[in-house]
This record gives sequence, C-alpha cells and structure tokens, in this order.
Amino acid sequence: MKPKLVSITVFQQSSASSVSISRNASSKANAKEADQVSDQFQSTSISDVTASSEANAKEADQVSDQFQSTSISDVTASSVGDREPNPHTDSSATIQLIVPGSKHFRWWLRVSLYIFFLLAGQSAAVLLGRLYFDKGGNSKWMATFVQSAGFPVVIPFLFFFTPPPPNSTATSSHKPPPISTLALLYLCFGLLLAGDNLMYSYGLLYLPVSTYSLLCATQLGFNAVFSFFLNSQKFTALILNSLFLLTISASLLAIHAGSDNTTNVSKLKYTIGFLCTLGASVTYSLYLSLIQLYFQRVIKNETFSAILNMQIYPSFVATCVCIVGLFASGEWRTLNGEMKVYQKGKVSYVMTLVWIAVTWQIASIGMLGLVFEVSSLFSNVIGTLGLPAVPILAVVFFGDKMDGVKVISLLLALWGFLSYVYQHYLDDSKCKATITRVDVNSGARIELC
Ligand SMILES: Nc1nc2[nH]cnc2c(=O)[nH]1
Repeated sequence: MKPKLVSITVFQQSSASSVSISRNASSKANAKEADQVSDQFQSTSISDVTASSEANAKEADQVSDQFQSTSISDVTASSVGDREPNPHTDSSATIQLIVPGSKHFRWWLRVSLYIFFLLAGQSAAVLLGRLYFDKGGNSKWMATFVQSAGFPVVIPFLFFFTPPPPNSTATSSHKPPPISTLALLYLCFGLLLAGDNLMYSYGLLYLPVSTYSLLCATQLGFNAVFSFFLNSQKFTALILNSLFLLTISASLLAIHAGSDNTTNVSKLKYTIGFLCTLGASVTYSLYLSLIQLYFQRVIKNETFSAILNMQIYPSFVATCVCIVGLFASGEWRTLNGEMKVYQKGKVSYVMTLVWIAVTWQIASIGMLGLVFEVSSLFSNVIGTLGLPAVPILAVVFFGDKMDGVKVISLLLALWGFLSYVYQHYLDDSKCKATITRVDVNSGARIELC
C-alpha cells in the first residue's frame, strides 16, 4: 500500500475572526468535510473551501476521516495542480495532509529532470556562447536575441500539456485571471528578461571571465534577499550552508580565473561591463522571485502548461525587443560580414546560433520547472552549481587546462547542492503525516502531526 499526498486548498477571502466555512461545490459530503476541517482549525478565519468534483468530495471525506482518527492509511490522492506543495515557500492558504511515500517518487523524478535540463542546457549554451565570441562573433544584440529566440521549439509541447477545459459540472473557486492581466504580466516579464539578457551579454563581452563570474556569483545573495521578502523563503542552517558553499565555489573559480585573464578593454567598457553584470544579477534574481510569486498567486493550480506559457510569452516579448535593438543599433548590417569571417564557416555560424537558442530553451524549462516545483532560490542554486561545471566541460571540449582549483570549486558546489537537497529530504521525512495550513496574509503556518 502506497501512502499518498492529499491537499485541500483553502482560499482565504475575509479577515473575519470567526470560523465560517462555506463552499461552492454542490455535494453535501463537501459541506460535511468543511465542518470537520473547521473543527481542526478553530482559531482560523477560513471563508471558502473548494472541492471541485465528486472525486474530490469523496477524497475530502476520507481526509476528514483521517483528521478525526489521526490514523492515516490509504487515501486517494488529490491534485491541487501537479505541483508538490513546498513547506518552505508556499504561501497560498492550503490545508495539506501529507502522507508518506508518494511524493514523492514522481516529484523527485520531475525535479531531477529539471535539474538535468538546467545544468545541461546552461552549460551547453554558455560554452556555445563562448564559441560564438571566440570564433569571430561580435554582436551583443545577436547574443541577446538567441537567448530567447528559440521559444518556437517549445510551442508544440503546449498542445500535449494544455489541460482540457474544466467540465461544466465541476466548480472551482479559482477563476483564471483575465487575459488583459496575463498579457500585462507577460509583457513585464518579457521586458525584464530582455533587460537581463542584454546586460548578461554586455558583461560577457566586456569583462574578464574572473570578474564576470564573481559578479554572477552574487545573484545567489540577491535571490536570497528577494526570496525572503517576496516568497517568504525560510532559511535553515542547511540552506544557509548551501548558499555559502555555492558562493565560495563560484568566487574561488572567479579569483582563480583572474590568473589567465587576457581581456584588454578600456576603462569605460570595463565599467559598463561591471555595472551590466551586477544589474543582470539583480534583475535575474528578481525575475526568478517574481515568477515564483506569479506561480503561487496568479496561476495557483496549473501544471506543466503554466511553465510552458511562462516560457513562450515572455520569450516572445524579449525576442521582439531584441529585433528592435538589432535594427535600431544598426548591428544587423554587420551580421553578414560577421558570418563571412566566422572562423568555422557560414554553416557553423548559423548552427552555433541555432544551438545556442535551443539549449537556452532547455535551460529555461529546467529553470522554470524548478521555480514551479521547489523555489526560485533552489533554481538559482542549481544555476550556480552549473558555474564550476562549465570550466570542467571546457577542459573536455575546448582543451582548457585542468587544475586542482577547478575540481575543488566543483566539489564545494556539489557539497552546497547536496546540503540543499538534504534539507528537502529532511522536510520530506518530517512531514510524514503533517497537516499544514499556510496563511496568505501573515505567512503563519499551523502544523498538526
Ligand atoms: N543574469 C543572469 N541571466 C541569466 N540568463 C540565464 N541564466 C542566467 C543567469 O544565471 N544570470
């Protein structure tokens, strides 16, 4: 018998201090369950409980029975989206009954897959980006354009993963946001993405690798601050240890790279590169935290299609911005000449750009998936884990020198990563039978074990 996860989402709509549970599902069973739930949370102000189908109503009964007897055995799993609730960061008002074992395998599998996408995609994209600049590429707008322009490869997946429209008998208290709100949000995310990508490209072009990597390492710190304020991220000793080790790992690599710095840029370009990379670190961290907030507050119950939408629409906006930038800056006139003098030939020039675009999309799916399933901070942790992986891969693909510092940096990053993952493992074990209520407004949590 496999234990399962059961969640009942409770949307807090009033600040009344008395317990008042009403519902928009039609079954009596749901009403009964609501009463039972209210008994469990006498001190709370819950105004609306939703169970949108007969199956959910049945499951809600089973849950309430579990509440009564506290002997948790075999409960039908519900889906509040396909997403695993995250006790560290989730701030929707959710009553969760987490029963051991089921998470768990599928959740870990999805997270592992997203980690692989992010690490593989980011490493390949950064290496190919370096190839582009090394072999004669020089256009900042083109380098920025390919970071978002690959989004059409994701579109076919939308048809596979878009959930069917809700049937007429089902009711849900979560109305999808108006199209105009979504369009405005996607526009803002797209502009943020374009700004980040452009600053990222300027940094890569104007700064020595050492300074660049050092500044990139700061994004974990910025992300920690944004996550604390925007996502109610909880910081445990293991998470702090992870952030510390990963920052040290990236910094070690950066200081070490200073020894083989050959870049010769003017003071003005250095200053521009410095400010742009710092700006990109702040922007990227803010972007990730805002995406997490968006998944929690706006999208709530959706599944993989939410990730795909978040990938496609902002990338479309960012790509449009880059096309305007390419023409407005006049850089488009240099592209033909750039292709002709590209050291590896025209086909290689085009293929390099195409694969940079594709690999950034793979990385972005991994990045968004991790924000969706875990948190923006964890997504950034994996991105930072990828930093020392790049020099090691460069040893294989570019014939760079291998040395001890690179290995130590990678080991520290792995240690930091394992520290974070261990925290999740502990949470997983601790929540063997935990009912958690997280209040939207106060962030307060009530746990009944
Ligand atoms: N600033 C910044 N932009 C990115 N775009 C994709 N990955 C990154 C990253 O790690 N930092």
